[in-house]
Amino acid sequence: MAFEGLSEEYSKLLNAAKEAMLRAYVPYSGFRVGAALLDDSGHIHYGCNVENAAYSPCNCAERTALFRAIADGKRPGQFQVIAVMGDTDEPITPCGVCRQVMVELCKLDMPVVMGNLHGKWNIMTVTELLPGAFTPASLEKGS
Ligand SMILES: O=c1ccn([C@H]2C[C@H](O)[C@@H](CO)O2)c(=O)[nH]1
Ligand SMILES: [Zn+2]
Repeated sequence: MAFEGLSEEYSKLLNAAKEAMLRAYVPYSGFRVGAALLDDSGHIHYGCNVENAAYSPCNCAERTALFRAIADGKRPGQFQVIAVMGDTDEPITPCGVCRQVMVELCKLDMPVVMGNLHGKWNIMTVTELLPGAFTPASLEKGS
């Protein structure tokens, strides 16, 4: 599908996130989300939300993609951009837990491309999504 005014690269990534939505395991919410994470080698790591009868173990699409990439050998900071797609009126927006995980695993100025099935999109950086975050550096003790 087309995303008016969005670069070809990011449009491709949002369409990859849309494909990943099809793989969502959502027996409880029925709310499908897909993510596509582009690494520094040009490889795309896919993610979808995976739910659970106990509810709290539900994993969002964004974290699925990020954790898969780490498990596949990528290290924090080795990502160019993540695209997220959901069936929302406005472009989907990542939950607070995923924002915290992005702060941990992505560069703070990494773009997050958010879209919906109507072709709407929005781009924000990781730090714009979670200003004032508690980061790995926050653990360094004062003297
Ligand atoms: O950005 C988001 C927002 C929600 N969800 C999932 C969590 C849950 O499975 C369902 C409803 O919140 O959507 C995501 O995967 N990503
Ligand atoms: Zn989330």
